Amino acid sequence: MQATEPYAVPAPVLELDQACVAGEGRLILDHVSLRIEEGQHTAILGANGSGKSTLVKLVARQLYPLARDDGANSVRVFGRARWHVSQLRSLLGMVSPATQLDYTTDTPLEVFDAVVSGFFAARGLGLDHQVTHAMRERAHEALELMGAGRLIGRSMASLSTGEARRVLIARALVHRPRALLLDEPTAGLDIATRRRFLETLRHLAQHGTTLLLVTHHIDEIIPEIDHVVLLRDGKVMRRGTKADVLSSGVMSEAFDMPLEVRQRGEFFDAAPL
Ligand SMILES: Nc1ncnc2c1ncn2[C@@H]1O[C@H](COP(=O)(O)OP(=O)(O)OP(=O)(O)O)[C@@H](O)[C@H]1O
Repeated sequence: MQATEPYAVPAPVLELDQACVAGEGRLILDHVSLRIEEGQHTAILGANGSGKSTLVKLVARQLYPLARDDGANSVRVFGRARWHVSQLRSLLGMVSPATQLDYTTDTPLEVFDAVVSGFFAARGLGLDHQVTHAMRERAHEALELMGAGRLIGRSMASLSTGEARRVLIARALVHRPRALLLDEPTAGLDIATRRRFLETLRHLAQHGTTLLLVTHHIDEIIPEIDHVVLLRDGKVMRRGTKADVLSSGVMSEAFDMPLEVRQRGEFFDAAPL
């Protein structure tokens, strides 16, 4: 099947089957298996060094799993083991601190060009990029959705962390991807911007975008997310519903500290005991 053809059977957004990643002579991801269906909004949670960013890089094709003895593929995204990055981005939008760094240090890149160049998986527009009217409309739509329309005309390098984050999420959204992988998306956002951003994520989740949210903040798990994958030392320590995973006992073990997990309305938070 060609990547551009529609899928007859909905494949899971992500399937890992005994995936291993090695670094400096040890396993950073150690036989990780998980399956995330379309519409199954998921939080990937874990302490510093538990393997979250490595998992994101694996999904993004920024690094590759160790070959399995039986020759089987250990990573599939939308049912496929092989992807051209630009094709993958049209289905799975991604925002991570690494992308942010690329764009904010790469001058001069104007905000609208940064967003519309998402169609070409390029960092900006080149002479060979044919930008259509429909693409421009989609870029405007995505910027408005993220409350970042007023930033058009500014250079990426001049934006604050929160502003740049909004623009980069708009860029990831231009394709109207079926899923969005967000690695620590609220890092560096102030309290009000963070709250508005989480509301935007709720809106996206309610309107058909499957969210994969990588975080170490329990209080960022929006009500729409009910599937939690908990990593510890490169392994899946636990996965299940929020009720299963977000308990004081499980969280204390994952973060190596006695924690009390409390539910506040539809959100959870954790505090040291
Ligand atoms: N290229 C590498 N070579 C060797 N070890 C690595 C490499 N990349 C990451 N690690 C190690 O793998 C472990 C997992 O790292 P990773 O960045 O995935 O954790 P994380 O859960 O994202 O942490 P944080 O919350 O601090 O961002 C850490 O112990 C890290 O030091």
